[in-house]
Amino acid sequence: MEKIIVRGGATLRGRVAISGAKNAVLPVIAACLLTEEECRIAETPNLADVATICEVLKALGAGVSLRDRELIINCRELTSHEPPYHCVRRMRASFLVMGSLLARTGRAKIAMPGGCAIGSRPIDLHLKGFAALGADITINHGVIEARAQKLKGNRIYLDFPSVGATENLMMAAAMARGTTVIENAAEEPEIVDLANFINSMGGRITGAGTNIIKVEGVERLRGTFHTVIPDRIEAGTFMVAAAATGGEVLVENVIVDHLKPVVAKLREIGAEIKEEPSGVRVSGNGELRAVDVKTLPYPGFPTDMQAQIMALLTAARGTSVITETVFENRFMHVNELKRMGAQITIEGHAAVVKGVDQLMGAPVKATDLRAGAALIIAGLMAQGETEIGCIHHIDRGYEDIVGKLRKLGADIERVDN
Ligand SMILES: CC(=O)N[C@H]1[C@@H](OP(=O)(O)OP(=O)(O)OC[C@H]2O[C@@H](n3ccc(=O)[nH]c3=O)[C@H](O)[C@@H]2O)O[C@H](CO)[C@@H](O)[C@@H]1O
Ligand SMILES: C=C(OP(=O)(O)O)C(=O)O
Repeated sequence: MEKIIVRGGATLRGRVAISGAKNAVLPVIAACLLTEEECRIAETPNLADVATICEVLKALGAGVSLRDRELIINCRELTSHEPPYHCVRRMRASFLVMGSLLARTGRAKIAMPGGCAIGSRPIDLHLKGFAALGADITINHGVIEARAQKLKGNRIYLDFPSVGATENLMMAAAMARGTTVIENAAEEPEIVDLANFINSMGGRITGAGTNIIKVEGVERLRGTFHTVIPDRIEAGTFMVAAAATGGEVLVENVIVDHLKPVVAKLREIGAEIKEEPSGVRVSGNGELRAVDVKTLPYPGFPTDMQAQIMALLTAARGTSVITETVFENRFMHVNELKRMGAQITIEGHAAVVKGVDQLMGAPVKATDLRAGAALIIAGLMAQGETEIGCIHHIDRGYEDIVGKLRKLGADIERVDN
């Protein structure tokens, strides 16, 4: 079993380059199913989740190869409309192929993605949307089957601005007959990246990045070349790590606009943040102030940064209240942080964090991806050694986090025992 060992106390200094965004590249890869022509995707991050979605595409008949971070995908002939269950179980984002498969082949059969450590995560909004586009949906023995001769554009109102549902419906509508309007759509930068990708294939999507997205269906889409946007969550994680150690780090390859709520909170906590031509410089002077944080859909504070900011606030002066409004149960990291001496109580959807003088290293477990990142940050701040297990969660979404932190001066290693 591999583990990450962090010995706390080092101050992070230097520069770190952020990789392409996991949550942008996954839907973009799924959208390659929309065309018979070759698509090339630059700045593909080396992540377990990327390997999983590529495995899904290969199982459907696609040719997939990787050369110097450029992914080359060819979906000329599709031989299946059923992504393998072991992939869907491993990664919920496998469900993102439903919209493009339905659009391209008129048929998709996918096992229901279950709940996970951050909550039940239903897919009702995806399914209601597909039905509104004319798909016939049946669910048997936990397997969803969708069929449609030809999808037909419609007006769809999402009860919640779901990122995945917005993406799946954009892909389904891209080749539907007529116009689809998605209201109360998610506004995340990854939605904009997907719209840009589909438009570069010849799609006609407007309004991405606002809460009303209009998709005019086209007859066919062609191959394209696309560069994935930088990962705002990886960037935010390194910014928090810099502040947590009282260090100074230049985070390169970022779009600072995508990080506004994180920058605002870090400044409130006491970090100094400067935009520079090549990135964003974060300096911490070691003094951290308690703040309240509430997660919200974009442009609000991202739920994917909630665990990391909590780790930082465990050592702030005063009491912080962190409210999670996006997922029903995303506080699994609280018990692990408590093992390290953090003082946190959960009250409904809020975690009340009373800052302590010093965290202590301890054996802990990454319960999910961002929980794992939070434990690394806590380990950097703690006195002594922190041993983090279940690091396969971290590999899903952070490219070489150990190597990147080591270059910044962290005392961290990956061990296999
Ligand atoms: C691969 C990817 O991009 N993952 C991101 C995506 O996940 P994902 O696309 O799964 O997140 P959603 O935006 O869909 O989920 C937000 C909320 O809506 C609920 N919901 C969603 C769909 C649905 O049909 N019914 C329903 O009730 C969910 O349970 C959750 O409470 O956005 C989340 C919210 O920013 C991020 O945390 C994830 O990192
Ligand atoms: C929750 C996340 O990802 P996923 O939706 O793939 O589980 C995440 O990136 O923090």
